[in-house]
Amino acid sequence: MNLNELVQSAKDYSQRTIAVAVAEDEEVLSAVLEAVEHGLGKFLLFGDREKINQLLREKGPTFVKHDDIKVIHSNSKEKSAELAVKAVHSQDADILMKGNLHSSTLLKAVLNKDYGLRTGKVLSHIAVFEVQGYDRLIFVTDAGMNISPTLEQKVEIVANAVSIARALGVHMPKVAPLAALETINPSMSATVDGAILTQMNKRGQIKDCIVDGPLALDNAVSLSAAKQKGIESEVAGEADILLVPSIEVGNSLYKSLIYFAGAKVGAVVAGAKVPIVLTSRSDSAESKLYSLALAVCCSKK
Ligand SMILES: CCCC(=O)SCCNC(=O)CCNC(=O)[C@H](O)C(C)(C)COP(=O)(O)OP(=O)(O)OC[C@H]1O[C@@H](n2cnc3c(N)ncnc32)[C@H](O)[C@@H]1OP(=O)(O)O
Repeated sequence: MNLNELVQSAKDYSQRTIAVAVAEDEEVLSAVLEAVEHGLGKFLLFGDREKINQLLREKGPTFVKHDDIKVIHSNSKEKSAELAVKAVHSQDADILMKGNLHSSTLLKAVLNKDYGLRTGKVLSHIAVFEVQGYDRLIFVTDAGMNISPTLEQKVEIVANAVSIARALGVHMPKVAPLAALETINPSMSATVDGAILTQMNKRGQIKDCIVDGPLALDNAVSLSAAKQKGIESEVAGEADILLVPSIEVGNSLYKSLIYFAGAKVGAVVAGAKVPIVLTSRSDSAESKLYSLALAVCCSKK
């Protein structure tokens, strides 16, 4: 499957309602309108009503009074995030989407104890990339939420990524815990965690996937690099999921794939009551549309 096919398959799902926090943004609204045209869902747009309507008018007068679009005014980005999260909490919406605000502002509302979207699980960010020359979609986690995950959190981050990969038809995803090298160096915690996760997988403590690590990025995605280093592994050269040790590694990998490799991306946060579309504010309308399609395909209704 590629990301355009993902948009096509999202059309087969029943219509979802998507609550967008701080919708006053050109790229966000372009993605929303494309999603409406593809029949992917109905939208509750939270934010500055005047700015949203102005942007909608510029895109086409029919969108201002479109049946599938409702604008709800709020005076600040924080309030907009709160109202969008509350709309999901009260089941008026099935998916939450980040608009023109910092990820941390939205995520703090998501984690709010009274009206947030916690489930008791770790919430984590999963980005799905289509990279030219790589024979499969590649999932990178966590580039956007967990700053420096512990081993226990990594176990849950892997489980979230596996559930997304399986929803996209990858039934036994291959997981590479990334590090700077493929052997254990006790001074590098990413190598130690990678080895423990591998053993936990072998003992059935991490299910529905094959984990093998630590692996450096070259060995995870290139069979010839792995052969060159004499690495025998079911995952080497064929990784579906790249588990990164920190948000800095993940975020840099995410942005390198886009800016240096021209990759296409869709991204969500999983582990909450509903999928949360969480892309970078600088990401294109196209990647926001892919993220919406991903959220639709992963949401339950
Ligand atoms: C990749 C493309 C998109 C981007 O570029 S995103 C840009 C980079 N990302 C970011 O800036 C967000 C990075 N993360 C953060 O800022 C913070 O971790 C985040 C998510 C806002 C949470 O911060 P705080 O509210 O300060 O969290 P805290 O550690 O004090 O914990 C408060 C309560 O929330 C819980 N919590 C925090 N992270 C969680 C998680 N991942 N899953 C489940 N629960 C989580 C935490 O356990 C705590 O709970 P309790 O109050 O003790 O019950």
